[in-house]
Amino acid sequence: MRLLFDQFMKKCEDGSWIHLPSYNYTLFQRSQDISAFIHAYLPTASKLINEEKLLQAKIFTRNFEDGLGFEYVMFYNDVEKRVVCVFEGGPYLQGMPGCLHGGAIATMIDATVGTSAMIAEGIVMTANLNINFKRPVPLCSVVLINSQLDKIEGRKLFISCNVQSVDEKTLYTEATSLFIKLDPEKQV
Ligand SMILES: CCCCC/C=C\C/C=C\C/C=C\C/C=C\CCCC(=O)SCCNC(=O)CCNC(=O)[C@H](O)C(C)(C)COP(=O)(O)OP(=O)(O)OC[C@H]1O[C@@H](n2cnc3c(N)ncnc32)[C@H](O)[C@@H]1OP(=O)(O)O
Repeated sequence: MRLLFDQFMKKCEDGSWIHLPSYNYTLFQRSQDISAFIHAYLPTASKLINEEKLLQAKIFTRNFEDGLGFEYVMFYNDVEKRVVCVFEGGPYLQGMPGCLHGGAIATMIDATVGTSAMIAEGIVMTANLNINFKRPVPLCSVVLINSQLDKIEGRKLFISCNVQSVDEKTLYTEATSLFIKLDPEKQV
């Protein structure tokens, strides 16, 4: 993980790659911003959200103690419209014995392609995520999640993604996704 981090940080030196900040809570640091966002973009959902509990909201992937859950760092290349995530799934993410849970893989794919969509178009949500699990991901191994923004049609963003071993010799997972840029005029 450290070796790959250093390799990507070196790539950032000429500005071709950017080390993306890690969000531990939400895109918005202040609770009143979260509430304003929900009332503006998700008025239907906002009626069912317990604002009290909202104060405890954290990004799902940042809820485990170090090393036990989702350990990851993301880098972005604007020319290639790519987000690469270096990810190690810790022992609390086990599915089948010794393997990473499919839901944990899906989560990190969603986070990686979601970040790519957000960088491109700001406030988006996942409309569709199609995942083909080709090989089991060994628990506690480091993998590379490569996402590619393929096209934007109006509010629709089409982003593909794969999950590979660090030596890029094993293709673990392939995915396609559709993100929609939220329209505050529409009641979702
Ligand atoms: C400001 C950011 C700056 C940069 C930030 C950088 C880094 C950020 C870092 C950290 C941030 C943290 C996390 C980011 C990572 C991950 C993000 C997670 C994202 C999620 O995990 S989010 C949860 C799961 N997600 C949902 O909970 C959505 C539920 N859903 C809905 O809320 C609605 O469904 C919605 C809003 C999606 C669309 O609703 P809508 O009313 O706006 O749009 P509408 O339905 O009209 O569809 C418009 C056109 O898309 C087509 N279309 C729609 N759905 C389709 C489908 N499934 N298949 C094929 N086509 C589809 C239609 O057919 C039409 O196509 P056409 O225009 O051609 O007719």
